[in-house]
Amino acid sequence: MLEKDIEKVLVSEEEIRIRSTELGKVLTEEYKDKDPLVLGILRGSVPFMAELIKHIDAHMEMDFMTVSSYHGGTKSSGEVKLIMDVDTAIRDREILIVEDIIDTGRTLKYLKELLEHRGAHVRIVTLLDKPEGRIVEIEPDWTGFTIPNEFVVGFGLDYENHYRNLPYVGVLKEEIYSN
Ligand SMILES: O=P(O)(O)OC[C@H]1O[C@H](OP(=O)(O)OP(=O)(O)O)[C@H](O)[C@@H]1O
Ligand SMILES: Nc1nc2[nH]cnc2c(=O)[nH]1
Repeated sequence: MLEKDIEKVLVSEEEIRIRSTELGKVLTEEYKDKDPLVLGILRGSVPFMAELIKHIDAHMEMDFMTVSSYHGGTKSSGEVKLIMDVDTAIRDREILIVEDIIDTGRTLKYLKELLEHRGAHVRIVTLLDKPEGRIVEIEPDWTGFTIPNEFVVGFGLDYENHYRNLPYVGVLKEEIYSN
């Protein structure tokens, strides 16, 4: 039913599963003695977070923050809004931010600066990186897949708050935007 709206699959369910397992192994090594706070950025990071943490074999805590700048559409508003703050003490804490995508970079730059200002040590893992979309300077520490400059949906990523439940990452048909 959702599939008929998809022009092409960019990253399949299996590719995501395999890559998340690989990243989980790397992150296990990196964080095994650090008891990190693994911080998912709502709402888009939920499926990736769920997949990734199964493969991190180390003590960790988990928390979430909600920020928004796309307001459901395909263009960044340019302003990142903090909607729900983290609930855990973060001074001197190792934080691993888990994101679904870095595009303009505004969301992650905002978050990294905010958390570092509060005294945390912050690193970033993202499922997708779209380097051609970058407007501000920020790079992830670990990336699942580098993708071309197209608006994507699925595996957490939305168009008008829908399509997040697609099990893969794909490009929507043009007619969906123009309706
Ligand atoms: O690099 P940027 O251009 O800032 O884009 C990346 C952000 O855009 C999306 O969030 P959105 O504001 O759509 O909120 P959502 O997670 O609720 O979909 C995505 O989840 C990232 O957080
Ligand atoms: N759904 C979706 N959200 C984004 N936020 C930044 N880039 C994208 C994108 O390509 N798709």
